[in-house]
Amino acid sequence: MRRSGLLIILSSPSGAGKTTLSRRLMAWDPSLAFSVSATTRPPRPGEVDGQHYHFCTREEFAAMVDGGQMLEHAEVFGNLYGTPRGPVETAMSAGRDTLFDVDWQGGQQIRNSALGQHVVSIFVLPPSLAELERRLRNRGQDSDAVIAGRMQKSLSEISHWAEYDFVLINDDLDRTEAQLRAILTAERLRRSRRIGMGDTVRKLMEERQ
Ligand SMILES: Nc1nc2c(ncn2[C@@H]2O[C@H](COP(=O)(O)OP(=O)(O)O)[C@@H](O)[C@H]2O)c(=O)[nH]1
Ligand SMILES: Nc1ncnc2c1ncn2[C@@H]1O[C@H](COP(=O)(O)OP(=O)(O)O)[C@@H](O)[C@H]1O
Repeated sequence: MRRSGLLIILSSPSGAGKTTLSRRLMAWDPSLAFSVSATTRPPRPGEVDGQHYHFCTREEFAAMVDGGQMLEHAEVFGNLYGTPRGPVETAMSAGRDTLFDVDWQGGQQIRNSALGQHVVSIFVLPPSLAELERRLRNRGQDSDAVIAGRMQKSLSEISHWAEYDFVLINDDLDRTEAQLRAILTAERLRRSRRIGMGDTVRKLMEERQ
């Protein structure tokens, strides 16, 4: 049955598990489109341009913003991040769901955009700040200074938790993934998103005539 595409927003303090959970969700449902953000942050080892991020210069980023090509954009940890509009609109018109890994500023802007009615927003908390720091260190991709900066920013990101539809505590990965799947399954079944349901019910009732 036809239904409108969802915009699934995942936010969390850095290191709580958004990237890991997004990858698991995409493996579970390959029909999900991942919104590849543009960023001026340098690539981490293993990150592929065009797959994890579109890595660009500040000038290239500004040109995309000026050209109206960004659905939202924000500065996070001193770097610019933004969501290219085109792929989101393509996925929406095909009835595909899109997954966004954006911070609270991105979440607010997408929620307040013309596409806001299609948003399902999920905030991921770490079980503790000590565990958050341990995860950032274990990831082994950021310097001590970068980790300290991210830990310092974690409280301001967490302070936006109540703006989200769902809040998960990512203690056990398997359990959090199962919770995400449950949210997606339920949200896809919402009556308001099932644009083909009117016709289906009409046909059902016509069987009696
Ligand atoms: N507003 C906005 N935030 C983004 C976007 N892409 C990534 N972010 C956020 O930027 C922050 C830093 O991301 P990143 O450098 O990949 O670090 P990580 O969160 O530790 O993996 C995270 O909070 C992301 O959710 C985007 O397109 N827009
Ligand atoms: N539930 C969890 N338990 C233990 N480690 C986790 C869990 N979730 C994520 N991690 C690990 O924590 C680190 C940070 O996760 P990541 O997905 O990169 O976070 P984010 O994208 O939010 O910055 C990674 O090394 C990841 O493997």
